[in-house]
Amino acid sequence: MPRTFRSPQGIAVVVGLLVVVLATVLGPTLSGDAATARDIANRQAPASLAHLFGTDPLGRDLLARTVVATRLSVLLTLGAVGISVGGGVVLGVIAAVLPRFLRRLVTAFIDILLSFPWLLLALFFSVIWGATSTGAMLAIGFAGIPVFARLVSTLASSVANTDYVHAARLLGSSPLRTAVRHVLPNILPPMIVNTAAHASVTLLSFAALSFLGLGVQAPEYDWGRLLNEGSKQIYVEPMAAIGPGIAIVLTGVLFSLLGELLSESGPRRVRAARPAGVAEATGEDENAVVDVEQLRVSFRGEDGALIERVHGVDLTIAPGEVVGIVGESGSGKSVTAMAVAGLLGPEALVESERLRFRGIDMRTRPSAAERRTLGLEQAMIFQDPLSSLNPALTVGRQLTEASEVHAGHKRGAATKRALEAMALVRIPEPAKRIKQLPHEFSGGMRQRAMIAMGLMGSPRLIIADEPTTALDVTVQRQVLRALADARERTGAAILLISHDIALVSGFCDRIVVMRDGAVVEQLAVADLDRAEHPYTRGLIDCVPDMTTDRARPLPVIGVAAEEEVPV
Ligand SMILES: Nc1ncnc2c1ncn2[C@@H]1O[C@H](COP(=O)(O)OP(=O)(O)OP(=O)(O)O)[C@@H](O)[C@H]1O
Repeated sequence: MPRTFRSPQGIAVVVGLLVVVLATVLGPTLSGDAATARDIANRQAPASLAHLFGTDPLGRDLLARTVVATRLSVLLTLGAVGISVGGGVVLGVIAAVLPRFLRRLVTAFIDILLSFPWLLLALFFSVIWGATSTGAMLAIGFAGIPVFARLVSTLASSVANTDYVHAARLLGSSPLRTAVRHVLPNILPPMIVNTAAHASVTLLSFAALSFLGLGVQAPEYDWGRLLNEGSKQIYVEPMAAIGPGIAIVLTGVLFSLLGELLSESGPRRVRAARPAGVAEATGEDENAVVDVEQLRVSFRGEDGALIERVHGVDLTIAPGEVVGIVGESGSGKSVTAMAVAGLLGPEALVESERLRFRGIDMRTRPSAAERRTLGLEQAMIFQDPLSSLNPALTVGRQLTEASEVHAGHKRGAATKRALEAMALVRIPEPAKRIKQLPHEFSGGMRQRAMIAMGLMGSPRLIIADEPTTALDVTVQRQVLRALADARERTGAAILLISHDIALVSGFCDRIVVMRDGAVVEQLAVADLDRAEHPYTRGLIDCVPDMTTDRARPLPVIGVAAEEEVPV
């Protein structure tokens, strides 16, 4: 149980909610008879030990009726909140993923709806759906949709500017997919908090509608109707109105306090493995661009169980160093790099003893200043540049956007910088190319445009995940040349991910060999001939050279390695 729920306030809320749940589930069974039994001789009796809230004009016990009314009041509240939240999420997500023009239209529509007082909207809808309990639920539910739509679209816009959503977009994720997988899980905590608080307002609105005679109709009754009936005898028997009033106020306060407690116990996306109180490990390299110790990454499988995919990886990258991660498909190369860049979404559980980029602790949620630093100092180049670039924006616009958003450059200065960056990565005729759309670029040129995009900040680390896999050999060389130029110009370190040990050994200073989510060997490229691990040797043996016997089959890496040394 979260710490906040163990405080006196938390315990009071939990106990109060338990009482409400019990009254909702068991109320009609336990108090149903007392709530309907008429006792004309005792009509409109004042509060007494036998009838704590008194009796109504038919002599029915008002406490029992208040208990029985809990079910309808709570269920209607939950139904209306469900409609408000469901409708709000759909409308808010639509508003967030639509193209700019349509998004403005939908947002303006939400704004217009919001400008009407909420209760007025509820009254309007209740006229449409009629004065019944279902009509009231629909009316109050629909009237709450604009509130949640605005909340979702505002929260979504704030999350949409985070690096991992940018990265998801760069990875080619569709807006809807990005919204569902990356945006919604991250806005869930504030949504839950607001839902709880909204439940309180909804409950009061039901009471108001029923009190006005527009909500629940006889013979059904909720707290609002009991309040309405009680108010008629308030001068004779005040408890007839105060009793249901207490139920409404206490439950409303409980929902509000629940929202407050949930907001204080908000979950963190990434958690550190270090137990509380254990001192920081020594061996930390303060100058390192990347400093990772015992990185473990897990994902939930289909059955909901956590499956660890990266098992305790150590990785340090010095300033300006070029490190290659090699390994077969699924060995955890990309997941490791994404964790280093802090780009894994909430579906990943990232644990580590240390996970730092230039001294920034990536295990905790970065501050606004740290996010800006990360945006400027990290560059990501993915395998498929066509899906990493926005097809609807000119290459120039995408380059300048990075500079304007993160570095705060003016449009003119950003364009000048973009032209320089394009020239540096050897894109011919930058002045013409800057106005073109990505599909007008060749594959290699797109990849170089991605590198140029990284140069728009002040990169200290360029992560290139299989940047040349989709390209032919000549173009591969151009892209690697552009990466090398970028490093020379900026002094940035490079983390190159590839399954091709030949490519990595020709480009990097150091090689990290991964297999099945673990590092099996790390060595300088110069020492590659002295690789000890059979898996590394298997990878090297797979690279044919001029003397390779073409009649001999290539080694089967997995089998060879497993036979010799288990990992
Ligand atoms: N979002 C995710 N949810 C669940 N499992 C994932 C997710 N991302 C990666 N994995 C799993 O983690 C493991 C490592 O994946 P990773 O992408 O790092 O491999 P890789 O070595 O980069 O391979 P490739 O070269 O094919 O990209 C794989 O088994 C993959 O299925």
